[in-house]
Amino acid sequence: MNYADRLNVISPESDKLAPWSREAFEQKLRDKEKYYHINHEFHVLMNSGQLGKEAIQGWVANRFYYQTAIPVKDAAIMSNCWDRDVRRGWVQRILDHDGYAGEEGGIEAWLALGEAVGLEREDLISHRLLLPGVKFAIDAYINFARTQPWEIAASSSLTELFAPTIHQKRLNNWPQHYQWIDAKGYDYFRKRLSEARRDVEHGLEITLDYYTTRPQQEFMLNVLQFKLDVLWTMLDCMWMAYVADKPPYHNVEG
Ligand SMILES: O=C(O)c1cc(C(=O)O)c2c(n1)C(=O)C(=O)c1cc(C(=O)O)[nH]c1-2
Repeated sequence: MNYADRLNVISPESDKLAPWSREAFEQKLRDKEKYYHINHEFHVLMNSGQLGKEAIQGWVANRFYYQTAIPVKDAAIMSNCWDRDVRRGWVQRILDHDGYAGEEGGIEAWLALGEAVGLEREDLISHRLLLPGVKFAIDAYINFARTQPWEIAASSSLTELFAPTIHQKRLNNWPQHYQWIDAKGYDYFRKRLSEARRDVEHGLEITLDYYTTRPQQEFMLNVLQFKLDVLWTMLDCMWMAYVADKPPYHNVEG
């Protein structure tokens, strides 16, 4: 066994064990919440009003790469999927972010968040503030979606199980902590409350149908952990740059 491939690290006797019921399997997925990036120190500081303007701006600018990557990732999933009914549902995710006539979409809403925290649209679009480690983590997620069977890639979106809570907390806490942020910037978080719940319903249905044996179910827990690692690693990079004030090459002279 190649332990560098963490996806395949499952318990040795799992093929002799009965599969978890749908309910028990779903609960195992939900139990992963403790690893969600809501618990990362960067996020804890951000949500309790302890970050300065530069750190908030850094987070918004770095997360913009995630926002632009999500539709590319979803298009990669669809490019591997020959099931018309699934594509009809999944394509909505791309429209949510890219927008369509009459609905500007999530990327535009994130650009408005950028303006609300004092950044120019071009600061985000140029990715000039994007940290290399954040880019590496997000590119790993896109690459995962391109190379895995569509059901597995689809199931990796299920960190969204935990996303409505994180968006709601920002809506509750940021206006009081960061009064300098223009309230117009909060539309993105509001939009995601319902969109994430709908995504989760569809993603869960695919996941609970697809992973039916115990080894497959254990594999899926590793898939979810991979995605949690992507989100956590993004914040590790931002913590180094904006909290410890040690961005890449901070100690290199000239
Ligand atoms: O702000 C967040 O904490 C957060 C987390 C996640 C997530 O759990 O991946 C997503 C989002 N937001 C989000 O806005 C979003 O559109 C989204 C799509 C996906 C995905 O994996 O397909 N995750 C997330």
